[in-house]
Amino acid sequence: MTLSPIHILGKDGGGSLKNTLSVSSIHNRSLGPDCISEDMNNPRILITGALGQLGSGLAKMLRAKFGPENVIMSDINKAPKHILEAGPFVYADIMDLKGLKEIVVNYEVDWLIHFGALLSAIGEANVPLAMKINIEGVHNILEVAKQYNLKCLIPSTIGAFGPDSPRALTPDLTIQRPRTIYGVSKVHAELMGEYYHHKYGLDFRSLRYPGVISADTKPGGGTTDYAVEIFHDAIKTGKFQCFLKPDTRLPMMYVKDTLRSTVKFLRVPSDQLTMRTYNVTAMSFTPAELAEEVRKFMPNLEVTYRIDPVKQAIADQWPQVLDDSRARADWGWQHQYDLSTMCQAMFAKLKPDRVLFETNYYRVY
Ligand SMILES: NC(=O)c1ccc[n+]([C@@H]2O[C@H](COP(=O)([O-])OP(=O)(O)OC[C@H]3O[C@@H](n4cnc5c(N)ncnc54)[C@H](O)[C@@H]3O)[C@@H](O)[C@H]2O)c1
Ligand SMILES: C[C@@H](O)[C@H](N)C(=O)O
Repeated sequence: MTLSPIHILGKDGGGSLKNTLSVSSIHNRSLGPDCISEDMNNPRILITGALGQLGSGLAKMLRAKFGPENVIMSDINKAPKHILEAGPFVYADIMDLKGLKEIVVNYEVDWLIHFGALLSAIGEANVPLAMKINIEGVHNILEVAKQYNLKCLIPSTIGAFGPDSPRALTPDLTIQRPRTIYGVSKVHAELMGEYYHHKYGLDFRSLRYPGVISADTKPGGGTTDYAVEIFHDAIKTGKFQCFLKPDTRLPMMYVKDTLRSTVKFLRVPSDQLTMRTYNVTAMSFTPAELAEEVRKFMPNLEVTYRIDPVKQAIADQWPQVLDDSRARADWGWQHQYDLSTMCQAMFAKLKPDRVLFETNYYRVY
């Protein structure tokens, strides 16, 4: 049988040899010399919504483990050159069930990591679209995963809790009555995934992430975005206007921890999991506490507060501190970054001249 090449690079229409992956080469699941061999299942992995805040970092981590050609990034947006050059990238709209099936079949996908979503603030601004993407889209993902027997990860969020949930040390199993479309859609995803697990044996997994802080990729319209914006604004202008009140405490995580938790969770044998949806977290802080930490690197940072009522109302319904003890007990989750080391890591990436590494501590010039 002759197998036609799948052109990965679309931008210049060229599809150079470097960026062209033939189906036959995809079928050859050899790992590069630096890759750890996962003999049990050297999986081929599809990531939807991979151009968002979390996707490219996860692809990088998974490619280091399983080989670049075994991790297929996808999105509805055009990918920048460095993404196209790093490994397979394809167009995939999660609303297109047939298109998803084609990718899964053509690339022999084993794991489906579903990152395509609308986040909390942007979801409130466009409820019909959020329902489409976060609810109908999830139905497509679960159907494909069931039909092709894929391991399927759909992340959830602290936004899956609501005003009736305990806010201090929110446990995995508690009241969940969120009042945002984002939260409602995430509870729906958790329950649908667990239903498919119990009814059809689908290996569904979900992690409830807190707000994620990253330097490389910007957040996509969430309530916790302020904790990323502060670094960019501080470096660019020396000023930061925060859309949440100074004492709004929320659970947070540095992106490296988020990605590590995801990879670790995906690799846990199914029978070791006592639940299908776990809380994971690393730290909790308020805007005032974050500003104080950022000032250790930029002492003259000016912070003002101009409250966004929609985002503040969302934050006021979310957990302040998440209890992730079950993830720690069941599959050994441990975070590495706290508020201080997260700030060091952010400045080291965004403005290395602000941090001087000297035998284990950082200092401001
Ligand atoms: N970033 C966080 O702080 C955070 C926290 C908790 C949970 N999560 C969850 O993690 C997942 C990934 O989040 P993220 O921060 O990378 O999101 P993001 O908003 O940065 O990226 C989402 C991506 O989905 C894509 N997308 C939108 N519509 C699509 C469609 N129809 N088909 C395919 N792709 C589409 C977008 O182009 C975008 O690249 C989401 O499920 C999110 O709810 C994120
Ligand atoms: C918390 C999380 O789901 C996302 N960062 C949001 O604020 O919407």
